[in-house]
Amino acid sequence: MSDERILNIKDLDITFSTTAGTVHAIRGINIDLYKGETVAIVGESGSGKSVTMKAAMGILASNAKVEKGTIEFSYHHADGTPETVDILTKDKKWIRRHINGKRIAMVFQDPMTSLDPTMTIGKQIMEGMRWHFKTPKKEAWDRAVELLREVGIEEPEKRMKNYPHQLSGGMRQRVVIAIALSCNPDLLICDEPTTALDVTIQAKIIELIKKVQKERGISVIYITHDLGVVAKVADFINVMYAGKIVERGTTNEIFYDPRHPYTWGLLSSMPDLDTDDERLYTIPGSPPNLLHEKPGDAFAPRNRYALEIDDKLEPPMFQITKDHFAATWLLDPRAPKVEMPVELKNRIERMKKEAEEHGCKL
Ligand SMILES: Nc1ncnc2c1ncn2[C@@H]1O[C@H](COP(=O)(O)OP(=O)(O)OP(=O)(O)O)[C@@H](O)[C@H]1O
Repeated sequence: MSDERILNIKDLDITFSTTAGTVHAIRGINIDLYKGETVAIVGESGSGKSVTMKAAMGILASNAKVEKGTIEFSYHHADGTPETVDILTKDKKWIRRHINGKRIAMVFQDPMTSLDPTMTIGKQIMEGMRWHFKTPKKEAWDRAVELLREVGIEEPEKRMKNYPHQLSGGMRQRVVIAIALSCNPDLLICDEPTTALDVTIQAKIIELIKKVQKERGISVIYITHDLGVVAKVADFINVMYAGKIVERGTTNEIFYDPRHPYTWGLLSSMPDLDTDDERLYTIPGSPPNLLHEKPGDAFAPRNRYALEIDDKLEPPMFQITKDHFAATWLLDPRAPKVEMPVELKNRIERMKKEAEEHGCKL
């Protein structure tokens, strides 16, 4: 992988002021992303995945306050000069002109909400090129047709004149990807890009993102609650819980050697061929209310392996390998030795065996 860092989120802390009080949504996040890399942010609903990415795109809600931290984004000007900016110091107008849609593009969960139902597909793909680069109409049209072809849409010339409702869900998501790619971004942020689609289409969209990423050498961030979605595409996984990254590592480390009980829960609740949906594990309880901060580890009340100290003190990030870290007191040398649940251990053994048989990493 390249040594050119394009995104560096450091010590990010965000609160929201609400009528009920202050919601401490993001609590000290650190994320690095290098050119060409794919990083996933995984966690349950409310863990802070979207807020983190919205901060990176300068589109936080107006009641948000960045308490601490920097989000450095590095890119090159058209003449090749390198530039690094802290997104958090720029205003919305500047970000819209220089970053959003141009250097960082986003693919959202539901294509129906990100597409304009009253505008043809063609016009929507051309819009960014026209606005950011003043591309002449004919040239933008030709590039839009090319983009539709690149994302696997047949008869692209004809489709240019279609409206979103004339396409299937999978096709619409391909169009959204074409729009995202239209200004040649350096970074693509995919927020649950396949949740609204059925399983076979999901796999195709993920394959498509992987293909364009490889061809164009761009970096991708996936935000998802489903570890399964990113197993085959992510280089690194960040597991988030209650506004913090509680485990991070290479995809192999997270899948084959998970250390945080929350990651154990996420992996156990992933459907696979040997479990039927009705018997699928779910993590007991629900995420904490971020309005009321409690001392200790936020996951403790749901953690059957919680230690006494978990109620008092937040665990630090313990380092396991060069890339692998987890914030659980179970990794403290003084902690009793606790193994992951035996069902999960068996499952990991099965995954490893299957991967070996297919000669792939997962
Ligand atoms: N504008 C806002 N005002 C108050 N609280 C907010 C606001 N936006 C987000 N939050 C809170 O911040 C926390 C993190 O939300 P976020 O949307 O990032 O979670 P998520 O992990 O992306 O969840 P999902 O998978 O449901 O999108 C949640 O507790 C949410 O309620």
